[in-house]
Amino acid sequence: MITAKGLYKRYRKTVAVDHLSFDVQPGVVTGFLGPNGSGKSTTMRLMLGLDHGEGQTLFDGESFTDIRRPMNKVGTLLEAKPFHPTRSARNHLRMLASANGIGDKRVDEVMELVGLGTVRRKKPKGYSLGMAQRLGLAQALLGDPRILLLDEPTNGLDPHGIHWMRDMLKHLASEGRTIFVSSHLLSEMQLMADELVVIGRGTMIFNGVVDQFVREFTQSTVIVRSPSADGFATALEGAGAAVTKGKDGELVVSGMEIGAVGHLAFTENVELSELSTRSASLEEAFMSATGSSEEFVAAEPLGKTPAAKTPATKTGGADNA
Ligand SMILES: Nc1ncnc2c1ncn2[C@@H]1O[C@H](COP(=O)(O)OP(=O)(O)OP(=O)(O)O)[C@@H](O)[C@H]1O
Repeated sequence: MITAKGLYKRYRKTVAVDHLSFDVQPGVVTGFLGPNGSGKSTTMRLMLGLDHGEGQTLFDGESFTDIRRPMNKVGTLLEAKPFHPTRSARNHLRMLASANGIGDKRVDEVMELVGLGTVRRKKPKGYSLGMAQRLGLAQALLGDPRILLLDEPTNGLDPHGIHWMRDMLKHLASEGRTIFVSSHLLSEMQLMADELVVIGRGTMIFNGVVDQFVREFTQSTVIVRSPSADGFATALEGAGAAVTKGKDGELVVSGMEIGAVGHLAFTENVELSELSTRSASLEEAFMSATGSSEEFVAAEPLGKTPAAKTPATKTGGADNA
């Protein structure tokens, strides 16, 4: 388990991380999300004591700098490529392994595990970004740690690689490990993460389970198909719902629960061929939650009016003190 308390970092006038506190539970994948420049990398560096700042992070009760053999407890993958330019990938890992009391057998094991077994004698400088990410994960796994802290591990991976990384992290979490992972790929995060820490401008926006985040920051809609769609749309609006026409004439209903829509169809004697709920995506929730905390806001494309944005003030779950 990771417990972060009161993390704070200022660069001259910029407060990069503003008193962040959160817990990361074992046995699940916890995603770390935030717009560009919101402070994710700075938070991760603070957690590992790589940046000077305030606050405390405990990894299963110990701060990173107090752990005697950190690789055996906390595996890390940060954005920069930390590889020796001329050593082979295998020798790079062997060197790290021997400094941490880890045998060569484990080096070959992790290289196989991340799919680099056949290129282990190549130099990392000849690796693609995706291969370098795999090597970074191999390095993080070297000491078989119970905790993993990964900054953008899917960066540079192709769709197969992303799929592989997702399965790998879910598998590692299922073994009871604590996995804290940042990513820009929201659709990927929706498939991979069970819990989320979402920040904007260095402050906490949400800490809790993914479904709760999507529910809190978006509205799910009810989809209706009916041979009498037009008449039923009028009845729905009369009952206070907002109705738009979707593709193939479906009615997209918001502001009314699915049960109430079904009941109205029954009382109006309207035949329905579909009645279902459509949940919003993590991306929609992220846009709604972080809209007002984006640091870099581009102009809207010509002909588009800016969408209304929900103020990002809600938090759910863990303390935010
Ligand atoms: N070395 C630095 N000197 C000055 N300001 C910095 C430095 N590093 C980060 N910052 C600022 O701190 C804030 C947080 O940056 P950080 O890189 O932690 O965000 P991030 O969420 O990881 O961004 P991204 O998603 O774009 O990687 C930003 O405003 C950034 O400009």
